[in-house]
Amino acid sequence: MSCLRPSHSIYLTQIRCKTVKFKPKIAKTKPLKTPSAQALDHFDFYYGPLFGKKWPSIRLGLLSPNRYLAVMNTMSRNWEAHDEILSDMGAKDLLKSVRGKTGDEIIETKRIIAEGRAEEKTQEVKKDIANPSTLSADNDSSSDEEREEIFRSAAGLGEFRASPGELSAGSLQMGQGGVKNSQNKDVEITGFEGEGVRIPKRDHFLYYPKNLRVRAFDRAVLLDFPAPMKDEVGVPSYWLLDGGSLLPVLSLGLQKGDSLLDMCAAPGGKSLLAALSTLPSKIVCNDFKLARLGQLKRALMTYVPEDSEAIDKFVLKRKDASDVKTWDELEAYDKVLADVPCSTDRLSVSTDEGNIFSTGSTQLRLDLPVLQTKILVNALRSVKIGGSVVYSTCTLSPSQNEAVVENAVAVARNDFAIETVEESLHQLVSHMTSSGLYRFHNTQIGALVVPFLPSNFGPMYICKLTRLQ
Ligand SMILES: C[S@@+](CC[C@H](N)C(=O)[O-])C[C@H]1O[C@@H](n2cnc3c(N)ncnc32)[C@H](O)[C@@H]1O
Repeated sequence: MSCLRPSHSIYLTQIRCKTVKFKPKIAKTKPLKTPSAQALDHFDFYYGPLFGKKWPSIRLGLLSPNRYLAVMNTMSRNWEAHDEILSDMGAKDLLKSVRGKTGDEIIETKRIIAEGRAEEKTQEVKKDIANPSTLSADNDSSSDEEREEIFRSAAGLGEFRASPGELSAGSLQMGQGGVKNSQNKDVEITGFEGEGVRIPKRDHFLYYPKNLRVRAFDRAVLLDFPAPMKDEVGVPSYWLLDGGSLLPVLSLGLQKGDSLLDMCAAPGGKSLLAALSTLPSKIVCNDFKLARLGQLKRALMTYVPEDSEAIDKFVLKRKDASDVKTWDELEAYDKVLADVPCSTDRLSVSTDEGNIFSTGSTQLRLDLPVLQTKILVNALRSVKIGGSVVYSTCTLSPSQNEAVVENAVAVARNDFAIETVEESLHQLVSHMTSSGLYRFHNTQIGALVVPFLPSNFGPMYICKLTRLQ
């Protein structure tokens, strides 16, 4: 009996021996965390202090599936029938509800007031440009310390790769040593160019394209859109898009006959949205990666019928939008969209494959702000005087958002004599907030859509700059 049932004390001894003997060994070279877990740690560390009490809600949104809008493909033959089906399901026409019952007359009055104020500001800025010693820092009510905290916090500089070159004191100051060089030269981005830069901001009125039809379920409605339906020639009557992705295209403020350059266009969601507005007469889609250009071509072939007018508007290019030396699309477009590669925060916390937080991608990640700054500098060079650039990312990181805008504006000014003014996105932010579907976080420059559970869009950062000179 005693052989079959050893005493209690023997059991304990065996267990104790076992734990010591078979202590699991962990290879030192093996990363302890998956890239998505690393991304989440990184965000907790940097975004926690930045967003404060809002961070748990944003974090929860980021970790939950995002919500979509249905973009009606008005180039498909059956779109109206399918639009009705979505309407019957309770999905509302987002842009119509944002416009509300405001009549054309009232909209026109609002536009005149906003543009009058913008014109006053523009004259002020032009005076400052002509006489830099009087440079005003009026639109900035926050103290230097506050700005320092926001833009140069650990979430800013800590992510910025230091320049391998040396910095002179002069190169750190705006307007000094500002030799206006020729167009075809390289620039070295240090990450400090924007230090002390004040970007003037003016009122801005945006028309939402009347031909764009976007359907959305109300906040907290848990219904999903059915899979997109096709017409008899196989063209889908809508596609699904994260709600954040609509805003860069709305911010462009497209007008009839505009020429548009989409600098980082693949897989093509925003170019297609621009085409659906029917406003641009030309849409140049550029992407440097061949495989991504392939995706873009497939998207165009899928959603744009062969016999539609829109197909002739598209021009595809494969250029390195970050190469300042060879970039040759100069002063050629009315509108430019720079929807740059970024740390794609939502993707980074949800998937390990191709994750930019993997150990092998560390350098790529740290190099992002430099790449983004160069792309934005080239965007500002591509737009005509009087035309506008929209810069957008899908990250919450200030070092890839506001800091990039500040640095690019400074480089464009110092190296290419380009002067810019920021267009306030206040109207868009207030309209989208009132729809109940979008939540924004206050930023000094541009606008930032933050995820939140009841209507989980974004992240999406947008900033609109108009070239004055
Ligand atoms: C955020 S995605 C663009 C998404 C696209 N705008 C859309 O709405 O479907 C960024 C794109 O930038 C492209 N890209 C990365 N580096 C680039 C470069 N140096 N020049 C041009 N495109 C680049 C990538 O291939 C990728 O397709």
